[in-house]
Amino acid sequence: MDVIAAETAVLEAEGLTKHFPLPASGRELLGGHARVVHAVDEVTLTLHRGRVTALVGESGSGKSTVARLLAHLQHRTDGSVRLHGQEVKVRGGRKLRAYCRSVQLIFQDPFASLNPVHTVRYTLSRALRVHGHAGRSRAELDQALTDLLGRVRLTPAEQYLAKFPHELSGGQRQRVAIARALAAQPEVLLADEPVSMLDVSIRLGVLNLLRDLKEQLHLAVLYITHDIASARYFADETLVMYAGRMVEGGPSETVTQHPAHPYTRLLINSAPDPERLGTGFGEYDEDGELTEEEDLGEPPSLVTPPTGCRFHPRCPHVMERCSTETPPRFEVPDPDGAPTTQWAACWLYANEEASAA
Ligand SMILES: Nc1ncnc2c1ncn2[C@@H]1O[C@H](COP(=O)(O)OP(=O)(O)OP(=O)(O)O)[C@@H](O)[C@H]1O
Repeated sequence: MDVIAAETAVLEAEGLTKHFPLPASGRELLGGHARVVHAVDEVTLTLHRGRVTALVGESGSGKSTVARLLAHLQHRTDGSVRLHGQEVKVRGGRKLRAYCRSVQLIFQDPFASLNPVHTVRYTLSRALRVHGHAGRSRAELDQALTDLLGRVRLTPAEQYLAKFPHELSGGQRQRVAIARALAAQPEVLLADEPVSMLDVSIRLGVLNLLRDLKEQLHLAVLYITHDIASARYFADETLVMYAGRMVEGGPSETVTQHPAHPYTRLLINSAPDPERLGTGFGEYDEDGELTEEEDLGEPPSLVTPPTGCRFHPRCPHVMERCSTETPPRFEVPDPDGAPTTQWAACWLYANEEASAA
């Protein structure tokens, strides 16, 4: 079947790693041991044209850092990033600028990401000019602005162009932020929790908009969320992160309905109502956080992460090797023997793969 692999790979990351140095104490300086936060370790992923890939995990699991590394807002410690097979260097001059046009990031908080002193017209005109899509006349610029606002369904455009961010609703602001990203005519959208700060009632509209854009413009979308239920609804493929490492991946339907990794199972059981995975979204409290039914427990320290599998101290299926050896990705066999693209970085599947081989 491999529908996912049949799609064109646009953006690929391999072994992506980010360690943030911590201020060293005197003794550490003398001993030459600087401590680091292992925010992201050896993350490998591929984004495909016309597909949404969800990156799911608890707060602090490293999702936003992955997005920032892919957007080149932060330098990676290790690993490589390729756009259409071409490696993108950290200091890449013209090539890096072209990459940054192709790979656009949408932030969680549209209010913070839009300059409050600028109108929608100014914000979008500037983005069009920066990326060379403003046309050669006022009429062409106006047409480009109308097209952009039409794409994000803010119509008629004249009703929005003169507005400042504070005069728009949260959903309208996020649509303007999306329009600004589209002004670059990108191939990849990195959407970091794009709806988690919006009212529950308007989240679906914004997700549907992103899905339509993916279909109309054949965008590759990375959808970062802590709500695995919305990943099932919105994403073609789902990847799960735990404590800086990727632990499971595959078609969203399979990962959410037949989770393989013990952590993914815990994540699903901790969602407010597992039945909701069938219908859409989890419940949120006043702070926009998912309310949890089953306690997820404390994530481990990322300064001294557990050896072997990082989930092993909390895993109900822990085996001896889990605390010493980091599990690679193992294919998760389909119960009916059908071809599958689901994988789990878990020693539970080591034997099954060996016996399948
Ligand atoms: N600039 C930084 N310096 C030091 N540590 C950092 C820095 N940025 C992030 N971290 C740490 O890296 C880890 C991963 O953070 P990240 O923001 O990527 O997680 P996340 O999964 O996106 O969480 P959230 O959903 O809360 O945004 C966290 O432990 C965080 O404290």
